Amino acid sequence: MKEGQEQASEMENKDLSSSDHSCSCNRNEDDIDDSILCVLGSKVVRSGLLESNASGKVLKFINAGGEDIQNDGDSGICIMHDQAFKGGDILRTNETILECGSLSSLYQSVRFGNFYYQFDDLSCGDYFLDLYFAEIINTNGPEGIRVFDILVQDELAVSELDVYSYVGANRPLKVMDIRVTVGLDGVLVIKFKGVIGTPVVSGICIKEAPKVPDTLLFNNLRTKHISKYEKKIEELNTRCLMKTNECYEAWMSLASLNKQLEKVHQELDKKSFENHCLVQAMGLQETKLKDATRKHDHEKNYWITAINALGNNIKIMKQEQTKLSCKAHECANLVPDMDIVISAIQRQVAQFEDLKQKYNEELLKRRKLYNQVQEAKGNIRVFCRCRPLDKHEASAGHAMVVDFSTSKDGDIGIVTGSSTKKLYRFDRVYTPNDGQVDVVADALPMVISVLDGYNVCIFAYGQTGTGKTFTMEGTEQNRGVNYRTLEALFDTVDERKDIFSCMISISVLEVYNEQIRDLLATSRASKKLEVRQASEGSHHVPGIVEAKVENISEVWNALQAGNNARAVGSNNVNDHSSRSHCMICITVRAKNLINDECTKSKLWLVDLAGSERLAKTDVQGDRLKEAQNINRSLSALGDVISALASKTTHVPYRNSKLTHLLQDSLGGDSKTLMYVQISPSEKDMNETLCSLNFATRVRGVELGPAKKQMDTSELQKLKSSLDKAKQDLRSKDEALKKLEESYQSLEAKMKYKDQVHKNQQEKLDDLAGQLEFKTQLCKQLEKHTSQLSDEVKENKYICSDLQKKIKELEDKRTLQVQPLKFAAQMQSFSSEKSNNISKERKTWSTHTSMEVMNHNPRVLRASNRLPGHGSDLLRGTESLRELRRKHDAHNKSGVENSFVSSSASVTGSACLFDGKASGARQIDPSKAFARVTRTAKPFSVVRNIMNKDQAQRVKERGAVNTRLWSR
Ligand SMILES: Nc1ncnc2c1ncn2[C@@H]1O[C@H](COP(=O)(O)OP(=O)(O)OP(=O)(O)O)[C@@H](O)[C@H]1O
Repeated sequence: MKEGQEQASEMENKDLSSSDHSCSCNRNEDDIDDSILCVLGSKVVRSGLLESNASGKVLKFINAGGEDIQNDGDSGICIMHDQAFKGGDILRTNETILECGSLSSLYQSVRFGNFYYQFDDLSCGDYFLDLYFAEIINTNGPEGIRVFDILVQDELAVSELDVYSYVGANRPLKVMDIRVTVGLDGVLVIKFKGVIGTPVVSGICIKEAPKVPDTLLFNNLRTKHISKYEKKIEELNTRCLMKTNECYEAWMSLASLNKQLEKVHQELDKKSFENHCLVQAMGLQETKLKDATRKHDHEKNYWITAINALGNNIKIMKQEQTKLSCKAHECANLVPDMDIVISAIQRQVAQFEDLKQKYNEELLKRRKLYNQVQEAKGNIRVFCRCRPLDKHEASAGHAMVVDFSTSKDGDIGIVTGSSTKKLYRFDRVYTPNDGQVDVVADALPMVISVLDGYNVCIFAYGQTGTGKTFTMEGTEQNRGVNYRTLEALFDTVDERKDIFSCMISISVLEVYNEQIRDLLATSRASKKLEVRQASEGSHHVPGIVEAKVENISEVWNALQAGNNARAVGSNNVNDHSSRSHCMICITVRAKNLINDECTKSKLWLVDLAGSERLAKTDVQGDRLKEAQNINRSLSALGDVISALASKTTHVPYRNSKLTHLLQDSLGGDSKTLMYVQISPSEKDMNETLCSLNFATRVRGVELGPAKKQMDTSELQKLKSSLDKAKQDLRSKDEALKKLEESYQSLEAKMKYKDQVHKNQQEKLDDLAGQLEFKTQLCKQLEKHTSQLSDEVKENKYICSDLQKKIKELEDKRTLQVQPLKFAAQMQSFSSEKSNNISKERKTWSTHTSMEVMNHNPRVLRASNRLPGHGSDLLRGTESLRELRRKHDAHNKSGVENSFVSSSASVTGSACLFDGKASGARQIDPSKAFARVTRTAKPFSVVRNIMNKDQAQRVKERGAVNTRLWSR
């Protein structure tokens, strides 16, 4: 027992000697924090290898990463080259290792990396292990860059050794007297395990450990350690009080910072909202700008199209104007020629007018002369024609009673007795030997008068069977007056076609029993035709067919058609005698192409019914009625002629249909030709005398000069056409006026269009200007947008900075809270300790203090730096102010996400202190709660993770300590 005490005191002395040596290195050994040591009795010494502490008890001394070192000193220590290692690398330095003692080369080489040493040839027993360190790699700090654990026989001997934090770079540090036990296998394993960075070691020394009774050793050590820890507790209590005060100040500062943070958050909120509004406004502006640009493009295209169209129109108009100008120039050039032509035409017109006048004069003269000739011949002329004796008469032996001896002079004698002869004078007497040509030849001049505009009436009068039809119609081989006169008429029309244009129409009708029948009517329905007087005084039969004929062939067809339709009866005098008046009316409409004189005249060709006496015929009933009507009409004809002869004012034209129809062609205004047909037979002598007497009476009528029948309808037409022309002129004047107005309107429109075009051009220019301005605006907006996005990025950056700052503050606060907790516990413990220190010392000192220290060994080290932390907080406040200044300077909003995350961080930090420091905290709980509910989840996860790590580490350390203390 005594021997053990001596050994313990010897060990203490040795420690003291080491301590003395440390003092020579200007370092106090007591200051060395041996909390890192997990093996009782081991210690940390700031000194190099001295021969004094490399005594003869050394079994193995390895120069880690180096060669053998031979020592010439008294100790005779032999340091071997590096061996028994597994893994790691060698690093050497030539720099001087300060205060390293006599064996500096030991520190100039190290093994570093992941390695361990294993010694297999040791005897079973206890040993002391000395480990030599020097930081030759990280010569400029900082602390904590290389922290590692040392495990001996897989048990933690040194925890989180940071060589630099103790001695700095290129200075020696040793951990000595680590008591180890080597088992029967003789193996000693020393493991180096990096916590931060890779471990290093310069030398390993294995020494024999003195055998001391365990009880004494432990008592001494316990006493020593208890007193040491009591001292430390007191010191820590003092420090704790200080730290509590500092924490309170820090807490107040933190509260102030929280307020500032709150404000910053509010500002961030505001800026975020403003930014959001700006982004929205920008989006709206962009949309509007796009719409405006699209609209402008559309309008631009529209106006470009309109302008192009207008340009084309202007080009076309210019071309037309050019053409018109050319034509105007041509016309202007032609004006002299035109003048010549016009003067020539005027001369010709004058000549033509002169000729026309002369022609008209000549024509008038000719007509006058012709009429004078006609009038000299008489306007009513009577030709007498006697047929030859027919077969029956000849066979019956009837004598001829007609004397033709002076027929050439127009005289004809009727032998009424053996010595008496009655003479008659006519314009012409045709003997039975005269043919149709002779008979027609004298009628032709009168017919030609029709073309001059005179009404002409040619009729054949006489007893039945005397040749009226033969004279008028003739036979197919021997055509009569009708055909030949019309043939001559068409010939004359053809001759005069250069002067006259004629339109000839023909109507064929008969008067039977005082009824007018249209022989050309296709319908056999009996339609009662009446004679009507037209407005111009002429008479006509409304509804009667007027067939237009252009040549003699058509005339013949019409005559044949009428002849076929004619009512034919028979009696005992002549089987083929007609009992109706056959009347052909030729209407001639002529126009003098020279003087535009128009005439409308009629030519009546009448084959009268027979004029035999009623007493001589044995007709009765209908035939009698026919005969009576025929005689009545012939009598009316006689009455008219008598009236005309006696020049009475009233001429009874209307007494019969025959005279009514012939009203225009009988009388002073017309020319009349009568063929009186007689029979040469003595049996017809009385009838012959009657006919001759009637003819003589007709011939005695003195008609006045024939009156030219002007075509009044034509005149009317002319009048109407004149009115129409006047109307046309008026309408044309109006149209011209309208044209002028439309021209003026067009001109005005053109001017207006020009003005519009000018306006459009100006508008287009304006729009182009606007477009340019908008483009500039767009560019500016884009620039502004990019600036805003830059600012947003900057705000993001600031927010992330803020987050970092908040996190740092949070970490610092966490670091501050832990010692506070510890101090509180320590305080309570101190009070209890004073009463019952002996009872609780063992358990409390072993578990609580070790737990706290093992829980976070660096906390204590960090606590040495706490005053500096206060300045860090101030610096944090300054940083926040700086950030605020930046925000104010930018006057821009941050990003909402950044705000949220930063808010979350701050909220998290607020939550961290919520439960423990509610008394010191001056944060609105509702806001804090809102933040917690908003962002508690991610933060709590982090915190949970941290707690887990810490718990695990505490658990591990607890296990180690338990093992250590149990051992
Ligand atoms: N100049 C003549 N030369 C030869 N034959 C004639 C001549 N005149 C009449 N005839 C003949 O006499 C006959 C009777 O003539 P037509 O029929 O012309 O007499 P009409 O007077 O017309 O009789 P109605 O009054 O009955 O019609 C016919 O056969 C006809 O050929």
